[in-house]
Amino acid sequence: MTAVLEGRDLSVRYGDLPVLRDVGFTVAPGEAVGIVGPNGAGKTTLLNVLAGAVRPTGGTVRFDGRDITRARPDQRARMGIGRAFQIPRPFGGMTVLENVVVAATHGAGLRGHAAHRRCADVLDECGLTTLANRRAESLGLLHRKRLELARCLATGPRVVLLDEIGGGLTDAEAAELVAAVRQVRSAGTAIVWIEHIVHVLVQVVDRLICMDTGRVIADGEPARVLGDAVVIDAYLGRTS
Ligand SMILES: Nc1ncnc2c1ncn2[C@@H]1O[C@H](COP(=O)(O)OP(=O)(O)OP(=O)(O)O)[C@@H](O)[C@H]1O
Repeated sequence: MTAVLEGRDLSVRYGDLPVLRDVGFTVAPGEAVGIVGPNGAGKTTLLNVLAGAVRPTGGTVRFDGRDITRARPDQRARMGIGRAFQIPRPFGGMTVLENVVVAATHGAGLRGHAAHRRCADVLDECGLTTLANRRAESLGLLHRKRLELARCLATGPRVVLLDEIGGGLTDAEAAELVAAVRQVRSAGTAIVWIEHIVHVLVQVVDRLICMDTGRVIADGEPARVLGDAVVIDAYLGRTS
């Protein structure tokens, strides 16, 4: 099966500092992949390269088998690569609905009935329908995270890139977020999720990748990766 999103031999250097070193990465259609690793391992840089925010110094990015290495982030969003950030950045003065409409129209190029239908579906999926007319700036953290996910989904992605969206949530809120991400997943959207809260991540993902110093050091079934001595030494040992 062709990967929906694939990175081959990806390298990024900042001056003399190699941040990604020949990273290979794939996510299959509908698959959920988690990425873990210590601070500075290169996880966000990898997501930036996949989303088009950082141009790699070497290697290629493919979407549906097509080389998109030189495509801009907005072009990738329209192709079907959505992204949600660790710190939600909604338009604070706009309502929840208006924020989602902006994503559906500007991000996905939808108009009229199609845009409204998409927004209604996404608000429902993210449990935000009853908050549609609330100003984004008045939302609490969990609802701002839900809105961040909704804005990402409003672009109609085939793969979503989630960067530490669980940070700062209570256990109960994280459980709600897991339910929302699971629902995204069950709709057939592939997920790439960076998360330090490993017990949250493993409730959703099929596969886990561990990075350290710009390299992939393990990639496979979550329980096997978490039991890998190299992963324990590089990452888990430091967090416990
Ligand atoms: N724009 C930049 N210029 C210079 N160095 C950078 C830049 N962006 C990231 N780095 C460096 O690249 C390395 C990898 O950073 P990155 O944010 O990708 O790691 P990470 O695994 O996501 O870490 P964290 O878990 O702390 O978010 C770090 O050493 C970081 O300081």
